[in-house]
Amino acid sequence: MAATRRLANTVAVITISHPPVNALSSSVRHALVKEFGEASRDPKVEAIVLNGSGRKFSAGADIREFGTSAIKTVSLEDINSTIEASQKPVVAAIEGIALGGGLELALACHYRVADIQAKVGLPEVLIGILPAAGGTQRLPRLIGVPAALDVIVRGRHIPASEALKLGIVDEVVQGNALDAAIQLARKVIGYPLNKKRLSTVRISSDSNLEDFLDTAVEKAKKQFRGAKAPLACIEAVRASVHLSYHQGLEKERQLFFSLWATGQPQAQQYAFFSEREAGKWTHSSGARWDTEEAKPIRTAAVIGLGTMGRGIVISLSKAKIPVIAIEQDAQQLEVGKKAVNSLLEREAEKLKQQGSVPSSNLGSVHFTLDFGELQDVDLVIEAVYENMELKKEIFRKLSSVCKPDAFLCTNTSGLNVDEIASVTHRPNQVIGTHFFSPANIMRLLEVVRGQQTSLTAIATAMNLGKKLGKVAVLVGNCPLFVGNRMLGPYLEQASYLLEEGYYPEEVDQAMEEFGFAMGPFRMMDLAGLDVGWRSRTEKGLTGAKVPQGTPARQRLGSRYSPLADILCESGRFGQKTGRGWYQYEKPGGRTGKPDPWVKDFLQKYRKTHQIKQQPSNPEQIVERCAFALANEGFRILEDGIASCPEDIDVIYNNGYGWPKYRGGPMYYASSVGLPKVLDTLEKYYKANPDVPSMKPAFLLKKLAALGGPPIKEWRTQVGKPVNKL
Ligand SMILES: CC(C)(COP(=O)(O)OP(=O)(O)OC[C@H]1O[C@@H](n2cnc3c(N)ncnc32)[C@H](O)[C@@H]1OP(=O)(O)O)[C@@H](O)C(=O)NCCC(=O)NCCSC(=O)CC(=O)CCCCCCCCCCCCC(=O)O
Ligand SMILES: NC(=O)C1=CN([C@@H]2O[C@H](COP(=O)(O)OP(=O)(O)OC[C@H]3O[C@@H](n4cnc5c(N)ncnc54)[C@H](O)[C@@H]3O)[C@@H](O)[C@H]2O)C=CC1
Repeated sequence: MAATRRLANTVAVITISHPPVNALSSSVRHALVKEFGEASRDPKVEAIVLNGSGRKFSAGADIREFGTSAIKTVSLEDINSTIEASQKPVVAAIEGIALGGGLELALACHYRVADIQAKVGLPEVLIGILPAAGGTQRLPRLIGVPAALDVIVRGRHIPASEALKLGIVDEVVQGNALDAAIQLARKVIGYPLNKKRLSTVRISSDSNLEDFLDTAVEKAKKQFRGAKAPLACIEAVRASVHLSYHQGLEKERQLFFSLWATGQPQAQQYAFFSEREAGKWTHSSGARWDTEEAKPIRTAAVIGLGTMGRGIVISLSKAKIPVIAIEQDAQQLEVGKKAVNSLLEREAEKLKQQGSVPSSNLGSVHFTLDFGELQDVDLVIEAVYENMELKKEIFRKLSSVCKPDAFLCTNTSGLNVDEIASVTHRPNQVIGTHFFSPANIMRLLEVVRGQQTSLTAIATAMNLGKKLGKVAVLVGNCPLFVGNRMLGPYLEQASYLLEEGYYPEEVDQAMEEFGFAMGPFRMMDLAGLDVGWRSRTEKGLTGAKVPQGTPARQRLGSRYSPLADILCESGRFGQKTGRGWYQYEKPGGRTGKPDPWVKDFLQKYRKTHQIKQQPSNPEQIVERCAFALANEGFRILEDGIASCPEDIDVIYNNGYGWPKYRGGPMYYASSVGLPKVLDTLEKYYKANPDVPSMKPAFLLKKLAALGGPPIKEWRTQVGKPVNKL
């Protein structure tokens, strides 16, 4: 049954029942019409309460129905209008979640009672649409335009206590929201309902409100770069000010259809389900997320409290896991301790504002220099410098100090996990946990399985990721894993574009207009150019190890761009030195301006090397950079390093600022059309045979030859995730 009805004295309780989240599928909507109709007609019923089974009100429309004929049967807004018009009072009993269409349904009720643990919100914007069952019209009429706009445009999940302050719910209870709702329903029998029917409320407009809405549009354009849904949300809320409720509804509906036509909702909904699929990992042995048991992690340790280590400590502490934090000497320990404590204070402040007690919601952190104190921890995460010898030294120590069943994780951003594991007595317990910076904020976690990593270790690391609120993606072990490996060809193309006549700000602008949070040069300046330089020096691509007579723009027979090396040789490491691809107001400054030095340097460089200049074409910038990324993604799939294109897209959406409304690099390639991607790469490679990264991947050719099947069908061509390297 999609909804059930029972009678509690004179109150009918209608319960939505569609596990796991009570999504309002077509069958639920049909059942609601039936049960609500019967309750309305039943003379024994004087009031109605609406709730959800499994202590969850509802997660809203069934997203899987979008794009199918099911969504068109029984409109949710028709149900909402019927509820609102009811002559008997209707109370929503909100437990767990009332999101999207779930909250819209509750807003149509005359009263709302929420459990203190519940969260409400209109998160449609996060899946590329707008609340389209009256939410953009009812919420502003209930809590005012500014507050409603904030809720709708940001799509956040609002805790019950805040919902009460905002006026979204009438009552918050500790304990049983259903009982409280039934009590309230009984109390209000016979009260007039007119003022409780939100569609009848009028919003008064003035010039301040208009200015507010105009400013919101400008802000959203900047903040959500290229995403259409936030702007549509603002337009729909604007309609609530100027139009009647019914005209506003019509506007909401039109905006929904125009959004659907952009393709952005489809990409964002693909991203939503891909994230959920990533948690359902499979292993070449046939083992899966639901066959392997994770070990509980009750205590953890972090080695190294630099940029990454401190963020990892905070993540663990926020998940209420007590942490031991270790540094190499007293001075570094003091620096790390200060940084961690200041971040913890911020977290505690946030918790206080939400009405929670920090001491019971944050795990303790103990600082020490003594590895001996690690003998009882369940899991250690190493985050020392990216240096193989140092990492081996640490893992030797950990192997001898930690209890035999402790898991040993490395946060390396690309070193060989098997080599690190080889120095321990327990390579099966060693695994890569690659966090992204800042580790307490970024949602992505690449979990790197080594050759000998046990299934329990995989299950435990994946489970820990979930507990930390991350999207964990299981990947294979190869230099730089998935995300950073794909960056190589992308940054290479960006550099070649500079050689061929573009400037950093032009390339960045094209990629930012495409939707990236940051173009490649801003990103390099932020990360520090010295990181890549050190690695290239170690590999002998630059510096003293380069053989005499090697052409400046060639290495090992392939094209090479020494531009970043030359910048580093001039001490330009990016933001940290105040100079990089851009100039900054001071070392550590954040605001980059185009630098005349860089312009002059590039012009001289092009002249010296007699490089043919390309005519300006921003489309070409995007194609070369984005297709280079996707092509490496296809190779990663061929190599068995990622198990499906969806995983690669989850990595790019959550770790590299790829615009979610374009789904991810693999989804993008699929939506552009694989034959077109192949053709572009083939042409480029034919003209530039010295750029092997642009040679079309075998898997791309295979899929293009099949006519470019939908992305969900690629898995069958990819095969099992076996590391073939
Ligand atoms: C709810 C959550 C917070 C739960 O989180 P958590 O506990 O972590 O569990 P998850 O793993 O995330 O989820 C468990 C499980 O549930 C699935 N799921 C979750 N939510 C939904 C959902 N809304 N629909 C379907 N399935 C859902 C999830 O995928 C998992 O299953 P699995 O994948 O099999 O493992 C969290 O899940 C969450 O945040 N969910 C999303 C909440 C959300 O975004 N809600 C808004 C939904 S959209 C909405 O309500 C729209 C409306 O306002 C009404 C629209 C009316 C439209 C009118 C227009 C009519 C015309 C349409 C025509 C269409 C165009 C055309 O076809 O031509
Ligand atoms: N910075 C970044 O954006 C990212 C870095 N990583 C990886 O994370 C690891 C750490 O990187 P960062 O935090 O950036 O480095 P960092 O240089 O900021 O910090 C490293 C810390 O390790 C400490 N350390 C060194 N030797 C130690 C020892 N023997 N015992 C205890 N502590 C020791 C140092 O004192 C320093 O505080 C590296 O492997 C890096 O590749 C991964 C993802 C992103």
